[in-house]
Amino acid sequence: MNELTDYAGLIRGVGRPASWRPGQVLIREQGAPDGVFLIGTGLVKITASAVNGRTGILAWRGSGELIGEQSCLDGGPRSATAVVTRGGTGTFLAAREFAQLMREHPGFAESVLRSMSVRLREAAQERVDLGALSVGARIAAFVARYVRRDAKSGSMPGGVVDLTQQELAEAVGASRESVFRALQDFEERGWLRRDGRGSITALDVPGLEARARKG
Ligand SMILES: Nc1ncnc2c1ncn2[C@@H]1O[C@@H]2COP(=O)(O)O[C@H]2[C@H]1O
Repeated sequence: MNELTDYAGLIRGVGRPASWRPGQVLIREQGAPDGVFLIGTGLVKITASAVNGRTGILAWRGSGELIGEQSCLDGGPRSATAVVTRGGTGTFLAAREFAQLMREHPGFAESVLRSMSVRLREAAQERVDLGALSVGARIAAFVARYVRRDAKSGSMPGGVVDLTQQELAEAVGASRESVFRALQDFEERGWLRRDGRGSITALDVPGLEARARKG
């Protein structure tokens, strides 16, 4: 559930049904803005290149979220790459159709703006966290946020974070080794469980949040 939920039917009525499989690139950084995707099910990783060519993870977007709206709104090149990490289905809306929906339905335009504002707020918080928090606190904050967001969208119940340690490391700007150590520590404290390659189950989100607040 999010700001756009009320408009999913409208988007589906105008756009084309689409499905995606893991590894599929939906949007390529610097590409031309041909349209937006409304994610029905599945999970998409958003990455962007640093000036030295290294790739960083910006976010994961899931059920009920729109991707590709930024360049469709400002007419610039794609700001990031969007690659499917969990397959699913959704709707593709051509840029022209997206613009028309925005013009004809002010409520839809407002909800697009609101979701972008929420994202801007989160990005600002993450930027401050990156400079102010220890690696352990950043990982705790990230895992707690990820689980709370999934619980809200209903896309991944049960506190599961299905990311590899490498992905976690890229998301919080830390080395894989420090992520490994922090997860081991958090597991000993009973805040989460490591389920094997690429999956964590958060057992105590308030505990992780308290760890994050310690800095
Ligand atoms: N920081 C971010 N957090 C979440 N999504 C993003 C972020 N940056 C870019 N995106 C999404 O990735 C898309 C890449 O193509 P666009 O620039 O058209 O639109 C972008 C947004 O939908």
